Amino acid sequence: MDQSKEQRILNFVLQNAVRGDPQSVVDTIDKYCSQKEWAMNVGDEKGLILDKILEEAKPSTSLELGTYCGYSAVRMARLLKPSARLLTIEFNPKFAAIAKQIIEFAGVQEKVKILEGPSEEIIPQLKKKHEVDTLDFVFLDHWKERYTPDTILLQECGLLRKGTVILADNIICPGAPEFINYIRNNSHFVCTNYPSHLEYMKVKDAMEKAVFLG
Ligand SMILES: O=C(NC/C=C/[C@H]1O[C@@H](Sc2ccncc2)[C@H](O)[C@@H]1O)c1cc([N+](=O)[O-])cc(O)c1O
Ligand SMILES: [Mg+2]
Repeated sequence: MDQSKEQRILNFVLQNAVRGDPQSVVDTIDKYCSQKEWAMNVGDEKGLILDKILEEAKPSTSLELGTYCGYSAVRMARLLKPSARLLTIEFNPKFAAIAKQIIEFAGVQEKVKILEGPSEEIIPQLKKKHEVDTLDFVFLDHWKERYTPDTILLQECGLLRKGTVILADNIICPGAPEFINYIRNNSHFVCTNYPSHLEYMKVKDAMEKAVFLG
């Protein structure tokens, strides 16, 4: 059976990155995806925006929607304090299996927990089943049409608190126009736009930060 692109990315990491070194895993994936095969990781340019906003937030509990191969999970986990946790939700079992191996190779598995299934099912389980009180940071990078319903669901489940930072990828490409319209017109959020480029391409993209006001 032919290998998938995601398996080729995993193999390239296993053969070229340094075990236990999350920065080398991030750099190795960026090298593969910029030189060999494009893939929908947040990438190095938008990754630096993610780094900065995450470091400012100093989150204890973070949530990512859309693990994919685990690139942004490793990228975020490398910046978290030892006691901090990152929960990341992935719908596709094949991607979740790849991500698990990449997260373990990077040595950040103590900080990262992959939750397999659709976000709309898992978000309502976060408080009771996964012992979450409220979320300090949320990274939206899954299906773009789920950004708005899942933001509403997070609020309905009491998972947002005054100051929770939500960061959304792909505001321009592929785009999340419905989310932008929702969040910028919602008086419970203060929004900031961060122009950038699509991962590994010259195409324009942007990220949007939305801070919940309670
Ligand atoms: O489509 C994009 N991302 C969708 C990501 C989807 C990821 O999240 C789950 S879906 C899920 C996960 C959790 N809960 C419900 C569904 C998929 O299995 C995939 O791992 C995308 C596309 C481009 N592009 O240029 O085409 C660039 C990007 O940066 C992108 O993020
Ligand atoms: Mg993305």
